[in-house]
Amino acid sequence: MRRFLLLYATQKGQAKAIAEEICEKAFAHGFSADLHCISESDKYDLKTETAPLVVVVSTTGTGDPPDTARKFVKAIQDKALPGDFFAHLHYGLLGLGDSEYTYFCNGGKIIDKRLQELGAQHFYDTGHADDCVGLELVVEPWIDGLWAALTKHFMASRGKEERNGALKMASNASQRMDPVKPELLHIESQVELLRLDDPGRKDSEVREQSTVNRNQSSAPPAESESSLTHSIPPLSQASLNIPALPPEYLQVHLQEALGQEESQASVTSVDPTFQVPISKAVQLTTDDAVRTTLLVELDISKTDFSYQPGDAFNVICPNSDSEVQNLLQRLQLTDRREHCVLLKIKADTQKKGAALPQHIPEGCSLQFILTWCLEIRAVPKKALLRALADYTSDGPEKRRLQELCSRQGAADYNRFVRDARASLSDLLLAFPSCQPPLRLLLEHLPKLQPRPYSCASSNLTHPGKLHFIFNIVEFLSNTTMEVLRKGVCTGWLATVVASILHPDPRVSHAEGGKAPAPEISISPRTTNFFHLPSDPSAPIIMVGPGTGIAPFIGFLQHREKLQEQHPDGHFGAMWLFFGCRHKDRDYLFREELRHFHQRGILTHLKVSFSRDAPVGEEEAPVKYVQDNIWLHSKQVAKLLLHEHGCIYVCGDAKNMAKDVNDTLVEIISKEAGIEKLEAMKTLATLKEEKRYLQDIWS
Ligand SMILES: Cc1cc2nc3c(=O)[nH]c(=O)nc-3n(C[C@H](O)[C@H](O)[C@H](O)COP(=O)(O)OP(=O)(O)OC[C@H]3O[C@@H](n4cnc5c(N)ncnc54)[C@H](O)[C@@H]3O)c2cc1C
Repeated sequence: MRRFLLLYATQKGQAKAIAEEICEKAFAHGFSADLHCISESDKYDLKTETAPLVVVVSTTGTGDPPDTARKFVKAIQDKALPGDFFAHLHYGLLGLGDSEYTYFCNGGKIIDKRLQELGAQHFYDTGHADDCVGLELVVEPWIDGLWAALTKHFMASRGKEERNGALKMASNASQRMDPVKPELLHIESQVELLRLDDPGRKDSEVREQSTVNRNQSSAPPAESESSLTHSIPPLSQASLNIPALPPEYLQVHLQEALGQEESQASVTSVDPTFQVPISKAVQLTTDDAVRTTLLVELDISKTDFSYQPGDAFNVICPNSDSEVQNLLQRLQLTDRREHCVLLKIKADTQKKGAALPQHIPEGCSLQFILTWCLEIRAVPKKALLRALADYTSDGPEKRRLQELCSRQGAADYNRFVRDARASLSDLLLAFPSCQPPLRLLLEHLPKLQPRPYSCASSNLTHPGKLHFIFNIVEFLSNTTMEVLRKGVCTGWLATVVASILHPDPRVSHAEGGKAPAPEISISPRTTNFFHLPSDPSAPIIMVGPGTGIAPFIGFLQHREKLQEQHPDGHFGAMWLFFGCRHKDRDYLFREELRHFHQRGILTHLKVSFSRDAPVGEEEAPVKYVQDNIWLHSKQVAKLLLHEHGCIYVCGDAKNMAKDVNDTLVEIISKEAGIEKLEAMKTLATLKEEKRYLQDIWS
């Protein structure tokens, strides 16, 4: 058997499960895998390893490799290692991550980069799997392609040995393996799949000629364009590689309601949760602004919740009630929505390591679970589509669901499901004959994630209070029909604070006083890092367009208080690069910023307006924050390179962070007179020293 070394670095078990799957499949493809956790360094030795290496690495925290990989990463990052330390090593790496986070797949990227620096060579292209859209989208084809890549590697090695041994001829030809591109492996792996396809063989994929003939009576009228529900040739005529049906593992029992109390606190969370009243809400933008930005003040005085400026915290939010009711109706469970959901692991399940979903608390009602625990808007992964197909009675509908989860239908899945951000409800609307059981939803829908928000106040100036600001997210969803949808959390928050923003005079009157303050649940985040420098004399630059200004309001309030407390203290300069669309519609915190500027707390205030036409001489001809930074290149470079200053970038646009980063590279290169590559290294060093901090969301 051809042996390879298989290492996994796992945090929550996903990388381990994938490595185990590779290990199991290896046998059927004529390989044997030595499987180890990357932390078990006594069981393998990369320095002397001659077999190919396959590594599966997940990502945790803010783009870190898992804890189990820490020792490994530290060892390979030893600067004393020579550049050819791993020159003998051929490897393939699969990184796991979530593109919702800034440092996507960074755990894998760190290891990949370092292995390359130490001379190791890819025998197979690196895969980056995205949990945000479904790991399996990359994991499955990556594993499929691995066998051909390994085969090619072993053949090349054997050829090399023969050439070296028998012929003993010096060859100028490159011995380097060409990394195999997964897409090029497609045909090879198909051939392999067919060759190995014997009736007794269990594989994650079955090649099946769909039993449905699209020309039969119930087929929809021919359309020339594909859509979520309709395919065109060649896909509509293709035989499909459909993933194996994910094994059932939950047994669900609905029990008559016991009348128990349920609260948001029942939502399982490792962090403590605090239910706090909303003491104030203000609309920061005018009614004609492109986006509505709201400020919310929470009263945390009666809790142990504490924060410092720059921290973010989680808001626990529910799904929209109407979407939950629609789903209940579709599941034909409206009359049992108050029933208590009891879950057990199916006795005869084929699922390895099956466990009860931790995000579904015990003994809660069905309605509660759909409202507070499951991300019902999540984009369905292929495994769910696969399972839905089996509960779809109409032939053409079933075939389309099979297509969307098949290898051949990958492009359609990306276009009509992933990129269109279709939800389960959208699919149920589009495929009316699909009638899934509740079990399927509980097995497949992910945890409803709390949404993080940055604190927009200082605990020094606002003791017992916490401010945050948010844009009400709105988008046109046209998966099934064109509807205006609001973000899960911001849409809900907007309704929660509506009674404060637009109080109904009749309510207050009738109750003879003020209406009770609405309450929300929040929890602290453990990964806060976006803090003011401990030395207040260090100058800082703050870059925050739109709601990205939130933490900087906290920074400025904090600094104002410190300056009051220490009038003779030495305080570094504070620069703010803020950006908005229109000066008169969405210039957030305009008065507050003017106040800080006038008092000399904010030493430099630079504002750009992306949608206003420049008027008058005094208007800077700039649209975006990075344009303004560029205009002040000299001061920015001086502050960062010679005055030991810090730069903070915060905001809701991935492009903004990249543009600001590119501008900083240009500035450092220009002002320090160095090559761009050197400038990038300088920026990387600033990051390492925690003097260049980014808090970016999208
Ligand atoms: C550390 C951190 C701090 C943050 N701080 C703040 C802050 O201070 N203020 C702030 O406003 N936000 C902040 N965010 C972002 C915030 O957490 C939320 O992501 C944001 O408010 C949107 O939440 P939501 O539930 O309303 O939107 P969701 O329902 O989660 O939607 C998320 C995004 O997907 C898009 N989308 C969803 N479905 C579709 C569809 N069918 N078609 C097209 N597009 C779709 C929406 O446009 C939206 O941008 C922060 C994020 C992080 C990670």
